[in-house]
Amino acid sequence: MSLTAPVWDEIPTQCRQIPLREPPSEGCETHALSYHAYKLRHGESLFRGWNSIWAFRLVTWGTSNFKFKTAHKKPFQDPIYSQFSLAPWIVHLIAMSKSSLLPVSIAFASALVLLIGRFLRKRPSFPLPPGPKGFPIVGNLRDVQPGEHTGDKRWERFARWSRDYNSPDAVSVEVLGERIIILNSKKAVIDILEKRSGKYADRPEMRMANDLSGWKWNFAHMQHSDLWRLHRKTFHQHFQPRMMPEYYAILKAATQIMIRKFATSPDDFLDHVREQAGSIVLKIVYGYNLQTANDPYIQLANNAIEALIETTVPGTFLVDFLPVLKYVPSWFPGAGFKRRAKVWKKYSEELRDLPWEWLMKSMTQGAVEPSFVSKNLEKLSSSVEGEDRKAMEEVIRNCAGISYVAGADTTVSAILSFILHMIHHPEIQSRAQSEVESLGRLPELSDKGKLPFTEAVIAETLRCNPVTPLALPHAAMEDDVYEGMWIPKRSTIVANIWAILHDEKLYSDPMTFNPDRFLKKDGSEMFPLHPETFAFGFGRRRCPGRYLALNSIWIAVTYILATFTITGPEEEEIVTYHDGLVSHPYPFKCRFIPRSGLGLIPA
Ligand code: HEM
Repeated sequence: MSLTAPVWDEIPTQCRQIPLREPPSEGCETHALSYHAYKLRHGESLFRGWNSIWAFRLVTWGTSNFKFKTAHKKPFQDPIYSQFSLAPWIVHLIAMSKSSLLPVSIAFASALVLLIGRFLRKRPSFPLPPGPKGFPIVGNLRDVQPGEHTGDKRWERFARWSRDYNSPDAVSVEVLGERIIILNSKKAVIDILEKRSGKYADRPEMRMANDLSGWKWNFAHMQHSDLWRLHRKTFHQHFQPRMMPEYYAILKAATQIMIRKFATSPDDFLDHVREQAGSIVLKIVYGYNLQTANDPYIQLANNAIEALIETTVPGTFLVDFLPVLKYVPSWFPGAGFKRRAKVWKKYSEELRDLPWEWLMKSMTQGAVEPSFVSKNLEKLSSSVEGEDRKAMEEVIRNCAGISYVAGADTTVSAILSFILHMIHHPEIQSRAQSEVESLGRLPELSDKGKLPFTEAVIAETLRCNPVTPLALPHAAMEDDVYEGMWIPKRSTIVANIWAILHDEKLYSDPMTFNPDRFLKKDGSEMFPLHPETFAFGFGRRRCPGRYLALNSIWIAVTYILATFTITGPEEEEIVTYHDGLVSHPYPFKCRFIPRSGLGLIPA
């Protein structure tokens, strides 16, 4: 078919009625299609005129096909209708082959085909978990947007749906044909993610995080596979409970530095908490000692973490539901996500590569302290060579990079929440201070278990403000049925940790900060479940860094209590929390008034 401009006047009158609503009538196809192709090639917008009409026709054709198939149990074979529905669309694409809109056009066409496919999927007779009704095509896109846009946090909204739809265990929504199932009860997470963990150990594809923002190497995002298992095993060997005593000295040293900095520059306390968490992991993983006040490696984690927080909770980025959007050029209006992803990708690569390169260089100079990386490299005996060695080195490098970023922000959030609760509950602070003081010296990690009230304060902090309120999403590896509700294969499964830790059947008066709930008052009373049971996720993907995290938090909390009284600023501040993977409080002010110091702060 020629794509030169047909002269309008030369097109027979009956063919000028370009088939905006009907297929071209007999004899007019060439005129109609070539004229339209010509117009497109000369820059007519994809979303205007013909294209959108043919896009619409494509959808209606898909729907008719589906209806026909359902009614007659055989494929829809109206040659004229299907031929004329698809042919012009293909011509459009060819016509645009020299146009810069081609990728957009392909993305749009594939999106439509994908959507139709998703809507035509067969459904078994079980109902899906209930949930809010969505809009056509986009479904519940708006319902899963972060709270910053809608005024409430996602975990609170999701918990409310369980009440609204009278389904305490699970609710669900659909976004652009993708199913998200939210588990809101202890029963559901245990039954599904723990007892059936083999079926739910996968992750959703996380296109924004992995494909665009460069986090593919992060094993927390990997699909359930041998490669993931190898990463997890390598990681676990160095972060299991029996390894913890080896790190006690590192934890203590980093926390002492933080305490001294609280005394000398209290206004920068947020930075000091970040430095404590970052320096612990850098030392354990790479044997690296912080060099300067604003160490560049701490900055690496700060840069990289934003991407992880923003991209891993389902609902934040459309591309997670419509993968073809990956191909939209970054200059295209509305493609801001591509521009952000480009910056995040650079940060993710720097985080993984720069400390590693520093260590490799130091090793050649023979000046390294033992660390996760150096010990693992030593273990790779000289018999592992060539490609195998390269692959194993990559696993070690990935595990090191992820422990650094996973460990940095999470413990920071818990320590900051503790500080906030102490500001608001001075009587609880003073009870915990007396308990710590009763040791008569600075606490040691071997004192764990000897400070029941202080440990109850930590537990209540993790309960009231779970660090990762929606955990990391899992994915269903096969179709399943739970309590008469259908869970389709590849659904994203979100465990609402916040909802469980605020369930009044488990924790009475759940919105009140009350550490006493974790203290046994008499022999008959049962403890409520420790928040640790839920706060670190579930099943085969449960957080493997939790022992280190709990030790870091314990030492930071007990040292702070031993050394300072924390108070708020004179004018009361309302502090809000971020709605992302890690929910940390937004910056706030506080004052550290030195107490006995137990030798930590120089007189
Ligand atoms: C208070 C601190 C922390 C909290 C609340 C926390 C929470 C979580 C949660 C909820 C998950 C997802 C579990 C699931 O999918 O069900 C997770 C995964 C993970 N965490 Fe943590 N974490 C913390 C600290 C740490 C630390 C210090 C490290 C490393 C040193 C770490 C390393 C990891 C890794 C590697 C994964 C991925 C596991 C996998 O997918 O197999 N975390 N964490």
